Amino acid sequence: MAGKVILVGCGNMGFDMLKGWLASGAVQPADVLVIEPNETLRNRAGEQGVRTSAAPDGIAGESADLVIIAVKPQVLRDVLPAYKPLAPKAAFLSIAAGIAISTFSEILGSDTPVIRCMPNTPAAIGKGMMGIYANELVSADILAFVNTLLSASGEVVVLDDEGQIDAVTAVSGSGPAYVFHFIECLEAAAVKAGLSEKAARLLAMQTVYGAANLAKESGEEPGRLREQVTSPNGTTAAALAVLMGENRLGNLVDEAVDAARRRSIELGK
Ligand SMILES: NC(=O)C1=CN([C@@H]2O[C@H](COP(=O)(O)OP(=O)(O)OC[C@H]3O[C@@H](n4cnc5c(N)ncnc54)[C@H](O)[C@@H]3O)[C@@H](O)[C@H]2O)C=CC1
Ligand SMILES: O=C(O)[C@@H]1CCC=N1
Repeated sequence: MAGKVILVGCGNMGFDMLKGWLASGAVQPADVLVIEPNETLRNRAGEQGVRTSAAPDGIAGESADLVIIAVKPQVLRDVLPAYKPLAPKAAFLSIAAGIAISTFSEILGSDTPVIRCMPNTPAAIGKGMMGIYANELVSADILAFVNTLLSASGEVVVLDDEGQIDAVTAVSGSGPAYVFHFIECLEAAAVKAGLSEKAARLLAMQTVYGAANLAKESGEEPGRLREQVTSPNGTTAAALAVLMGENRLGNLVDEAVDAARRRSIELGK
């Protein structure tokens, strides 16, 4: 099915996803209404050819198949009641970190089809990672439509337990920030090692880009790819002794993911 969509909140993530849907033709601009109070961001969305509004005035008169909630978790409970007139006819898809389906059911009614989705910012270039979980009220048609929309932004994994969303948030939702920080660190180390800032940036970025692509496209185990770089007693072995000694990086990543997962759970309370 091709459906009508209302996107509530068109900031970083909402806009990144909107661009993907429109570019892929998964939805036509005329079938999208964006509600965004920030004038600059609303105009940016409008330039994509979609209808826009600063507030949900007259929302009850809209016919929507899917209402996508892309506001910050902290404001979601205040924003959502205005959309109750659209439920349960429309399904609701939320990308808000930590906000449980039960919160949607409480505000919109227990008969509302709700899908939680955790995307990430590489969705802006069609290389996102989306984890989704749907309650039992979501029809197969809507699920197929959601899958088409989200696939325009990257890969989609369907979860069988809502609690897994907190783990997805901690791994792939927040994950791009970990990788960007690694690029920053590699770049800083490259400058310290004597390279120009320009060269350092390119080396760090292209290394992460190339390694991620090789890992995805070769089908090899990441550990096997690591071994292929590591000559016995060579330079990589010297570096890995620092990173892997006492599972240093492993422990750090584990601690970071656990902190994000716990924060995701906390946000939902
Ligand atoms: N940025 C990221 O990497 C990711 C963010 N998320 C989730 O996406 C959601 C949005 O995050 P960002 O895009 O980063 O935040 P953002 O602040 O860039 O976007 C939120 C937008 O909501 C708008 N807004 C505020 N009140 C509104 C209202 N009453 N009606 C309609 N729009 C309203 C704001 O003007 C803003 O443009 C959050 O819930 C976050 O947890 C999920 C995955 C990744
Ligand atoms: O930092 C956050 O809370 C959001 C959710 C995942 C990425 N950004």
